[in-house]
Amino acid sequence: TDLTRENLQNWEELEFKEYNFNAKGQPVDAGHLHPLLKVRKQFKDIFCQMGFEEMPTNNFVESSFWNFDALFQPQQHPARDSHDTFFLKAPLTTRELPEDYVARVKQVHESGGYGSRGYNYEWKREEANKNLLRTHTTAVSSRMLYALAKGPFTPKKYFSIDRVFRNEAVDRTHLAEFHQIEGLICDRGLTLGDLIGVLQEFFSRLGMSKLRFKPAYNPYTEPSMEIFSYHDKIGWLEIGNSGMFRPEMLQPMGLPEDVRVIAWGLSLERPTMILYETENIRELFGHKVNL
Ligand SMILES: COC[C@@H]1[C@H](c2ccc(C#Cc3ccccc3)cc2)[C@@H]2CN(C(=O)Nc3ccc(OC4CC4)cc3)C[C@@H](O)[C@@H](O)CN12
Repeated sequence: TDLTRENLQNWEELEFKEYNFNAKGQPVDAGHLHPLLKVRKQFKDIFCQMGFEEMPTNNFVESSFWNFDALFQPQQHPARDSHDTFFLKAPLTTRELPEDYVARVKQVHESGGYGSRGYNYEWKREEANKNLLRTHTTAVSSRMLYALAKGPFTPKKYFSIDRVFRNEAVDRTHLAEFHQIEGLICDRGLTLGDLIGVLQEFFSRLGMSKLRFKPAYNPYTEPSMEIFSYHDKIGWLEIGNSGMFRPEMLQPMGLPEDVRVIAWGLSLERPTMILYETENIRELFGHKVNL
């Protein structure tokens, strides 16, 4: 029946079909999880399946002490100047640090110990007190390892996935902040072979099985390795960095001298861009591209 005016006037006489209450609604094509969050969940699931516990990363503001000094990163290191690091104006300095531990960190920077020669410079407390936006989640790892050293030693597997901040030039694939993913295992007698094995297990769960390792340098790990994986479309791809935390970092914390820590890190943005074939990182995160 076509809906003409007179038909609409006597609609009571019209035939209507039975109302089907079981009919499904029209699918609504709205609301999607952000790709970064989908990939973050993938990494979190892999860590949890491998028995890792998540570290508390809910502090973007950190002291230079935990972000650098505790990691045996010298105060004159270029990464510690304001061209690479966001220092805070307020609150300018950290409130309190564990004084006995600070004294051992000062000692190991200035004159070594535990078999190390140290850096032979005058370590300054004011430098360590400066607040900053953490440049890596390794600052959280150092807090967790220090806490582990305080109690009776038990082996631990920790991970973190959260934002870090670098005062660097931004371009198509780099922003002033990114999400760092970090894993660490703390146990007696761990070796570089254990690190290689864990990396192979971890990355194979992401479909990257053909790994290669290249010697590298980090101020807080020795030995260190860059990690590469063969990607069938891109070829050899750098997928992260890794190493064994130095004794100059672990011993001042008070960890037993046979305890070793193997650790590795990567970003969340790079794998997401590759998995979602994103050209410009701004499609993912940060300022929207001017469409
Ligand atoms: C300044 O930013 C450095 C960042 C970021 C990075 C590098 C090192 C660490 C670290 C560490 C570390 C080392 C020792 C002990 C503890 C932590 C963390 C993040 C990525 C690390 N990288 C990176 O993520 N690459 C990557 C990772 C996974 C991936 O998967 C795809 C599905 C196929 C693809 C690519 C390597 C490069 O992208 C590099 O050019 C950029 N790196």
